[in-house]
Amino acid sequence: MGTYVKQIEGVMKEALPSFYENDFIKACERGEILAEPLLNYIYQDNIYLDHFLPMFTKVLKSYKIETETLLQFQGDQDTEPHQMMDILAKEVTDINQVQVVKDWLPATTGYLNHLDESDKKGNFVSLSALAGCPYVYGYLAERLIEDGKMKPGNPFFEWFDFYKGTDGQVTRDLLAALDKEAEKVSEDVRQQGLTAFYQSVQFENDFFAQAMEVQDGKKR
Ligand SMILES: Cc1ncc(C[n+]2csc(CCO)c2C)c(N)n1
Repeated sequence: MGTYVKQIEGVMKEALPSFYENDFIKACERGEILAEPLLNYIYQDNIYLDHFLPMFTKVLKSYKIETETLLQFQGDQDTEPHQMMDILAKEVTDINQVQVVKDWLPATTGYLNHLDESDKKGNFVSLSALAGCPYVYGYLAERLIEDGKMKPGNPFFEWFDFYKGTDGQVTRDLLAALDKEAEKVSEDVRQQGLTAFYQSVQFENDFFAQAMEVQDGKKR
């Protein structure tokens, strides 16, 4: 692992406590199934993935990273984990009673704007920003499970276990590409990449949190 990826890991390590304090993650840890936040999360995530996946594919292609896993993700759009949450939500509520917000919520808009802006700064900054998505989910799921905060028997265990396992090779390939490219770009661009990754990590946290904050279209 090179310097750049070590820095990326450092950014995520530092952000981990704020994920542990996130109300959405805390509810998952308690095994508390909150239908409305879950359904809001799924809705926003479909919006997010519609934009994320084509960008991710484009940048990975530019670095000649292509794997089976990625192609599968493009096809599925996280259908499996979304279905897991959908089933949980339906277990606790009559889904017709839940008002899902159909607007773009602030973290969705903010995150996607950030990815667009990063793309304008070139492939290295773009890949750094996009890396936040698989990296945060993989890292967070692994930490929650390893730290014993997410155990088998918890209704969300399968969801976190899915993300712990998926995408390993794509993430490894993209981290390797980032390390290699980091050697070729200027210090300034490297710094921009790291900042873009940092911002993606913050948006990932906000993205979970926003699902808890809406009720009937209003802030709680
Ligand atoms: C906001 C948000 N962030 C990350 C993911 C997780 N995720 C989305 S696509 C993908 C695979 C990329 O190869 C992964 C791990 C999500 N669903 N929603």
